Amino acid sequence: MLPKTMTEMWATVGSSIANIMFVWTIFQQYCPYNLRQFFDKYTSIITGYFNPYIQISFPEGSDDIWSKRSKAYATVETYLSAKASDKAKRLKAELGRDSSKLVLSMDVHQRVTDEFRGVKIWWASNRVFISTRSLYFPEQEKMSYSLTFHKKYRAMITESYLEHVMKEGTQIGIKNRQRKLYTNCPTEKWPSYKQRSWSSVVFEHPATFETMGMDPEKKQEIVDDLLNFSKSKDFYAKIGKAWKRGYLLYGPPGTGKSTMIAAMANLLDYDVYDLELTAVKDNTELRKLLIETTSKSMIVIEDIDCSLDLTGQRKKKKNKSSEDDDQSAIPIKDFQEEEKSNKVTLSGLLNFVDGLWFACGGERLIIFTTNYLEKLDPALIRRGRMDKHIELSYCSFEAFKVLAKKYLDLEIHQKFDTIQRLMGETKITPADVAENLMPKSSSDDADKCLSNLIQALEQSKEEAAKKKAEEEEESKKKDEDLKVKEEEAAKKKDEESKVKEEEEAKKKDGDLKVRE
Ligand SMILES: Nc1ncnc2c1ncn2[C@@H]1O[C@H](COP(=O)(O)OP(=O)(O)OP(=O)(O)O)[C@@H](O)[C@H]1O
Ligand SMILES: [Mg+2]
Repeated sequence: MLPKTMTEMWATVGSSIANIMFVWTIFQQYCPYNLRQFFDKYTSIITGYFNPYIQISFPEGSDDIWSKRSKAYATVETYLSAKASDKAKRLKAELGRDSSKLVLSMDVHQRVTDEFRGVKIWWASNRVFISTRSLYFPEQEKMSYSLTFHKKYRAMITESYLEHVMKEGTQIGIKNRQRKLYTNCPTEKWPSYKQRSWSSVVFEHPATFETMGMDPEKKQEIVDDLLNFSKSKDFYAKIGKAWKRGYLLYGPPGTGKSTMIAAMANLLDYDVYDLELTAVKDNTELRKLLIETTSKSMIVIEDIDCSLDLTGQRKKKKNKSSEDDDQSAIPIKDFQEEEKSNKVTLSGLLNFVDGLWFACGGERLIIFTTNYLEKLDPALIRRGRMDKHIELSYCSFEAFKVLAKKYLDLEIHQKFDTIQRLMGETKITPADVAENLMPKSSSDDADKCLSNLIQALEQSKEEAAKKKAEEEEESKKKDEDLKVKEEEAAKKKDEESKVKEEEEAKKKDGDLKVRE
């Protein structure tokens, strides 16, 4: 069939020329080395005159035989793997770099056609031979991807299409990669002479926002905030701010702070850097660790109130030791050792959070968790540093309903009313609710789990009442003790003033007698 329009005609011609070039490349590969060199030289001169098509190639590596795969090649490969999986006829399956899942890519001598803004682009995968500087390996076999397009689209392809390929390839790569959980805690295997850095394991936490038991509205607000942040690259650039956001998660133990961090990482496809501040030597090391983090990551400092002298507590301790030399004072030697081993300061941490070191680009979240919000220095958690403060608190009935749906697949049950009433009367953490909703044996059905929860709620109510009674008793006792002490002091004062009056009277009598 004849092509109808000029564009279609060019596409047909382009496709034919791309085919010829493709066959020519394969033919060249099977020629002896010298002949190939000869062909290479003259075919490029001849075709340069009349071929209106341009070819760009992405070789696997440079002429250095030890060189790694070029980043551009790897990104093109990822980009094409998405196109090739349903277009190419021969695919190559390899285990990913983290050996977690199979990655499909175009096999050698395969072709796929791509389209960008209505323009056809032909991609081909070739095997190329590169002459190296090595004496023993004068030639090296490498893979290469090449794209062919008409020269009238040169500007569009080189300026926009290639950027699109790199961007999309990177995105697909990030999505496909196995996410990691990094930690800076030195392990026993870590040699002492080696600079401390991040060590990683595969991050496979199953928590998601869907499985989190919390108020649905609050949950949605957090999810929207996170998604909005991840899409705001241009906005952050426009207002001249580093593309980062700080979250402060606070609340009692077992209310889901750590679980929420995992849910956040899963939502945004981020790596997690769990920063143990007490293991960081000084501010310089802190900066170094930050620079080593990758884009699309979250840096987490759990229990920040326990981390360092960020609340001014260590300073207080130190003053105490120099002021009074009592037994509780910490020996000076211990302090010197502490100072030597741990010198991350509040200002060092503030600089870290402020993003002075975020010049390396890429989106990052910084997350602090604490059980005691009031213990933290206000400078550390002010807006701009910790942009969003999220309180995770005791389980509400709404949160319970989410957990009941997830754990027991229940939306309604006659026991829900009792649970709602008890939840209004006492406090229970989502961790305790989750634990009670979990069947303990194969015979435990939903009804049994709800009964367990009711029992736990009643027990918690009793304990709270008992605690309250004890506290009241204690405060009453304290009041009584105080009253007794006050009465004794008043009595003592009375007696003393009486004695004093008697002595003065006696003295006066003595003086009178002497005068008489
Ligand atoms: N809101 C929640 N929804 C679902 N499960 C929860 C929730 N909160 C806690 N859990 C469950 O309770 C356990 C403990 O929760 P988590 O470790 O997140 O608490 P935390 O707030 O980080 O506590 P801590 O302050 O002691 O570190 C988790 O295994 C999780 O399954
Ligand atoms: Mg925690």
